[in-house]
Amino acid sequence: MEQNKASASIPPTKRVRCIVKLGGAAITCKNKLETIDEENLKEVSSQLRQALIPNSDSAKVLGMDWSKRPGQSEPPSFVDEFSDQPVVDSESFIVVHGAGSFGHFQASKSGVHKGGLSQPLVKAGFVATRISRVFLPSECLHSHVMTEADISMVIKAIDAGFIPVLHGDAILDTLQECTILSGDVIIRHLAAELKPEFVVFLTDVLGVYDRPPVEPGAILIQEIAVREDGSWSVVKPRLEDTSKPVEFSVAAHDTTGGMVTKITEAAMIAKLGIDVYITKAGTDHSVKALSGILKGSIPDDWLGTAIRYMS
Ligand SMILES: Nc1ncnc2c1ncn2[C@@H]1O[C@H](COP(=O)(O)OP(=O)(O)OP(=O)(O)O)[C@@H](O)[C@H]1O
Ligand SMILES: C=C(C)CCOP(=O)(O)O
Repeated sequence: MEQNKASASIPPTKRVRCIVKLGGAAITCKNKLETIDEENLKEVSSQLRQALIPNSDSAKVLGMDWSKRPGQSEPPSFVDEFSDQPVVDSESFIVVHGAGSFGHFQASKSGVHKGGLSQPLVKAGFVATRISRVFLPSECLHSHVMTEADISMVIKAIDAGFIPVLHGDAILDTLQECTILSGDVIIRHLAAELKPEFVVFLTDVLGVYDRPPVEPGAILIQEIAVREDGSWSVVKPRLEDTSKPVEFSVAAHDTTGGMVTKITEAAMIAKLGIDVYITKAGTDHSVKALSGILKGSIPDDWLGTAIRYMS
């Protein structure tokens, strides 16, 4: 499926430190149509702010967002409050958020991921997916839709000091007319072009398990090694039966492949020599992953999955 064509872009002058996926399973209630997990989203946003501006006073964050959202009555800062504000130099991050319960339901009911835009149901589902996805607000700065992997606007935004916030969507496709593009795939393309220091996938489970985590006895995989040919294997912990493949399950309404897609994309990123960490959003483990301290060595008490290239 040809979803993206690479475009020769001028790299940003600022090195991208981290590309982070805020998984839809973490920031929404993925099995409940169009429902945000407010508590998780708040915690994730606050951890992200801390990672972006490590020494900031999070109690005093000036903003000028005048849009009204239900349950949020905080008055916006006034223009003159900005006058004595120093210019804050934030770390350069790119945030990609998942759809969770916004978009996947509509896409799976109508089969947008299977293509065939000329069918009325698929066309209606294509529009419905896009509308639903719009209702999942981005808590950070600007939102851009990526077209044919033309990331020049993302690069401009980084150089201007913004944190680009992107997301997957229902998109037109050259092979099957339309499809659903996952945020996980977007991250792989961005990583290949921008070579961030590391990539973090935050989701609703601690990492990759040897079988679906709801199954009794599931073991958290701490480290996965990716080889030159792109294949991957578990290096830590040593599993009893090494010939048994890792098993995955995918929710019926998930149109982008769930954890299988994540690990596939993560392996491709790791093959470029970029470390990838998968862990649970809103935990101490996500704070550590976002801080970059795992790049040296991984502390014994860190719970998550590190995916790294092994030559
Ligand atoms: N072997 C496995 N290891 C870890 N998680 C698994 C495994 N098999 C299935 N899963 C499921 O994968 C889910 C996480 O993948 P999912 O794609 O839903 O995450 P996300 O990126 O947060 O969501 P979205 O795709 O909506 O952005 C978990 O809820 C978990 O139950
Ligand atoms: C379903 C839509 C709109 C695409 C989002 O895919 P995800 O990033 O895998 O959640």
